[in-house]
Amino acid sequence: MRREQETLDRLLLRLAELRREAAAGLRTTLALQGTHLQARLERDVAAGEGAGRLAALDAVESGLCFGRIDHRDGISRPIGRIGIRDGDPERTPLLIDWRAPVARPFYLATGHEPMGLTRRRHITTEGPTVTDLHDEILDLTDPTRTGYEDHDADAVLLAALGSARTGRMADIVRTIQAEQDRIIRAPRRGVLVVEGGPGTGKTAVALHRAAYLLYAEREQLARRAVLIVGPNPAFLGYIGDVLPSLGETGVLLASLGELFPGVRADGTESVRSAAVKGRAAMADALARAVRDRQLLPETVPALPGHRADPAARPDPGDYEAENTLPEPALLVDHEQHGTLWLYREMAYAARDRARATGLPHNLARPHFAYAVVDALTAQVADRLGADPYGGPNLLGPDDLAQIGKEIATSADVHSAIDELWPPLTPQELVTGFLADPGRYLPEGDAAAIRRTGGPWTPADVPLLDEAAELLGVDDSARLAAEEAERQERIAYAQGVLDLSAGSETYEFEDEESEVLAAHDIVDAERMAERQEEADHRTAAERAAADRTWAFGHIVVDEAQELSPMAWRLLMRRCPARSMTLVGDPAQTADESGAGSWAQILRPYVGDRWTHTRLGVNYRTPAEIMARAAAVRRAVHPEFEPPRSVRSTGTEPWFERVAPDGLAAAVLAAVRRETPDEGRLAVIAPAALHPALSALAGDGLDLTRQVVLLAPRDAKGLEFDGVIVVEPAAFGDSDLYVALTRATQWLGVVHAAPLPPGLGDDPVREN
Ligand SMILES: Nc1ncnc2c1ncn2[C@@H]1O[C@H](COP(=O)(O)OP(=O)(O)OP(=O)(O)O)[C@@H](O)[C@H]1O
Repeated sequence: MRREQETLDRLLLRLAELRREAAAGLRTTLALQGTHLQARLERDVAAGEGAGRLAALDAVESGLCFGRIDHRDGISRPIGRIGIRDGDPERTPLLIDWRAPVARPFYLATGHEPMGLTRRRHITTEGPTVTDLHDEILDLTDPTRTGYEDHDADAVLLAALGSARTGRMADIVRTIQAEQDRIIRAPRRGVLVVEGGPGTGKTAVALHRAAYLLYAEREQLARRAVLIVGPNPAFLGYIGDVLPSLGETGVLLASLGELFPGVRADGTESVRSAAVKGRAAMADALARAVRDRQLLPETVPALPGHRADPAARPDPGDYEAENTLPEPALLVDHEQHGTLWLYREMAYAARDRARATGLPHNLARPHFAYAVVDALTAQVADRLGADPYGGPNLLGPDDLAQIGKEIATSADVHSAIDELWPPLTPQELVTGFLADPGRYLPEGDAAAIRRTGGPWTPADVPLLDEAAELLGVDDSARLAAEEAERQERIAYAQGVLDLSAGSETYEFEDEESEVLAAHDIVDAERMAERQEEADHRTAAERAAADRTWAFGHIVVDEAQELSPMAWRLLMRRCPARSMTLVGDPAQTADESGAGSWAQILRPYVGDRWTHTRLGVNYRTPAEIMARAAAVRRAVHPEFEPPRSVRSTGTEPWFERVAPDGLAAAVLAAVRRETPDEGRLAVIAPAALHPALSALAGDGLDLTRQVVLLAPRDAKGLEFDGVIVVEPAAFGDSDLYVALTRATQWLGVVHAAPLPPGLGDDPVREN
């Protein structure tokens, strides 16, 4: 114990030193008053890196060193949250990062396969103090004993599992199990599906895998960032501490509703509405909605005499005879050229030309516009330059170019084009679509999603993203502005270089001189580029603001919940298809899930994906799991639950009351059962929440000692104790989820009879 304490003291001192260095470095960097572009740039980059490093060093102090491995050759290695080296010239390693290859035996070595180890030690600390040791002997022939040998190899794991919950998920870096370690360290390429029942550590494994990949492939992933997708913001809050505690901050955590930059999708809607919006058929429906916005009004006049013979040009005289033409829906008043006629055939030809480009709507729009302008130019040319003797048009190319320009810059021509091929934002398209979905969907589905106004919902986000793909962004104006700005910067940089060249002393011109002037190494263009790079947000921050960002890796938790439309969005965010998908089909809320993994993945990766399973439930004690499994089996007789790693000896309790006494019984149970330490959740159908409002806080704060949840909101969370209220009102999978949230005890309060399976055993009387 004393030796471990000494090691920890040394490590904490070195950590403090590193922190001081990082903080001082950051201060110096920020104080740099560089006026020179290059100096400013370097300062910003260094400041960004320094701040990140400081945050990481701050976050890893608690439980910094949690293990030690002793090798057969006599070397001992302390294992910790990050790697730490001494300040000596050799930079001697003092602490080994848990993710380093040499740390791997800490997680995998067994007596059967000791991987060169004689001993594995778990070190328990509280703040800066070592409080306990557990040694496992891996080489029975090694006679040395320390007195901390533990016959129960799982003691440290069981202590972690039995500890009181805080409302925030903790990392499992001390006790990662072998089956979990293999998943955490699996290669990054390709799609890895991790399936497992409740409490098997899927979330924990997914987060540690993100930390591992960031360590093992820092170069690529720091630039491209890792995205972690969770089911809702409350869940993301619950898991939000895990990666920082592992020293990783450069990850974007987001729920589906947060993946369309500029849109806050916090509206709610019916389950059916979300399910309809999630169907793959919506992609096609939206594509049709876009084409509808390119529909030419029937009232656009047909070219006189044109229908019968499309090649025949009309008699220019007809243009004057306005009142002989059909309803003139698109007459354009042009200042110089008088009335221009946009005939239906012209508009159709323009549309065909634009569609033939295959470009998204907004990008094809300029092609439509060019075609219309060309046609109108020809019309004016016919009018102005027609040879009265029937010869070729009298106007020359310059005249035509001039007329074209006049037409192209006319506001009236623009509004005519806008009417026929309007520029559209995804928001406009989806708003229009939701207001009148009956044009694209069967009436039942249309009725479920029809909406005018109101906030965006998470299920709208994949629709917005799909719309953004179909529409494209015509950023030619922005790009032109950026290019102009770039040219300006080059001119500025050239000025700076000229000045610095002008201020050279003659020594610099000395042939012998080895000193290089600025302009020897950077030309104006390079310097301007560097100035342009002055966006020092982290990759994760930039990714959050960019819909088209391609992530280096995506982790999806509760992946079974995502709709086909949501998968389309996520796959677009990861063209490299480097993904970890974790989920449990048995916990799928029936309406919205996308079906089997094979069905989900086939369109994107064919059958090139890997499937793994986690089979041990670390959360739910055996007594509770038996009930949850019985409920599940009542509906799916073939169901196989995960094996609980522990049992508490405490059977779930049941309390049946009269319907009007339900709320009072729940409140009394809460008073009776609220633990001194740890968290209690009451999971009740939303209809009962008003009667239980005494338990509800402001918003969903999982760190409150008692939390009131609707069945849907319980997914992914855990509590020491759980009271399930009126389970007969829960859907199958919701009930299974609710019953598997407790780490210690489960109570059920009900007025209606219990659902099949749940009450099969004797009921405890309260
Ligand atoms: N190796 C481990 N060491 C310590 N605790 C662990 C380990 N593996 C899992 N746990 C704990 O088990 C609990 C369940 O883990 P997690 O939430 O990741 O499971 P899950 O499979 O995502 O569950 P669900 O599907 O029910 O949401 C957590 O408290 C987690 O910390």
